[in-house]
Amino acid sequence: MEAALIIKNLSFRYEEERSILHDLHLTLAAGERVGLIGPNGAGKTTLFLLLGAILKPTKGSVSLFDKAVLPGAFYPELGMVFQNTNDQLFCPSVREDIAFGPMNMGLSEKEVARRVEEASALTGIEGLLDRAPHHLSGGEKRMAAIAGIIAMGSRLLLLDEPSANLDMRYRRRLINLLQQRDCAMLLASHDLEMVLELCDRVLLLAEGAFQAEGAPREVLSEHSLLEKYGLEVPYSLRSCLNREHCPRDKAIR
Ligand SMILES: Nc1ncnc2c1ncn2[C@@H]1O[C@H](COP(=O)(O)OP(=O)(O)OP(=O)(O)O)[C@@H](O)[C@H]1O
Repeated sequence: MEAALIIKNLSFRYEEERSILHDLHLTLAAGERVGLIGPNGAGKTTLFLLLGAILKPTKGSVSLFDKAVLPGAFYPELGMVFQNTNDQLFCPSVREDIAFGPMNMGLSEKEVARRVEEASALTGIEGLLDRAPHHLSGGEKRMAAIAGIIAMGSRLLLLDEPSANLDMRYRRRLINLLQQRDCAMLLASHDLEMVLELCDRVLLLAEGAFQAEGAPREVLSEHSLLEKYGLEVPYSLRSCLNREHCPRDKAIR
């Protein structure tokens, strides 16, 4: 099966800082959806910046669809949604921001316009296309950033906290939208319910290494493991699998 992403022996430290990631190995199959969970400061965003060739590994290699990732290069197969959308939206209008990726792929004006229409309809932001990105709300900015990567048609999405700032309606739209796409994705999130709903596999990153890996229902049910790393079993798993830690049951007792 074709691999969307292969990470080998990947290590990283920021200059003069302690090591953040040590010797990571990971393969993502084409179309596979993997959740990346871990406490604050575990290195999830750092890992994404390495995969997006924004940072250079201290050691090891990354390849996307059998091509080595080199720092500074543009990989349209890779669509990244940054945790801080202000790092991503920089054009005078939302329309231009969504068009930026497809234009850099050398597509015709007509095709770029078609993709902008399609991506804005899928994300529900058709009414925002002529607005200035820096005047949007946090949730609107998030959906505009997601529309930008949808418009590129990337085969691998790196989503860093994509549901942050979204209200229930936009969050549901995002989950449905991602569920319908057949691209591979690595989804870093503290929204464990979303990880549970969307992902085929989950990885727990902490202390610079993957501490657990497996089916979302299994990893996310492990109360002691999650507690050790500052996480909680998601509510939807507590009531059926682990009644001892169910807040609803505690309230009744
Ligand atoms: N430019 C930098 N220079 C030095 N240290 C940094 C830099 N950027 C991040 N760090 C440190 O690297 C560690 C990993 O940060 P990172 O943002 O990758 O974590 P994260 O898992 O994404 O956290 P969160 O869940 O809070 O988003 C943290 O200790 C952070 O303080």
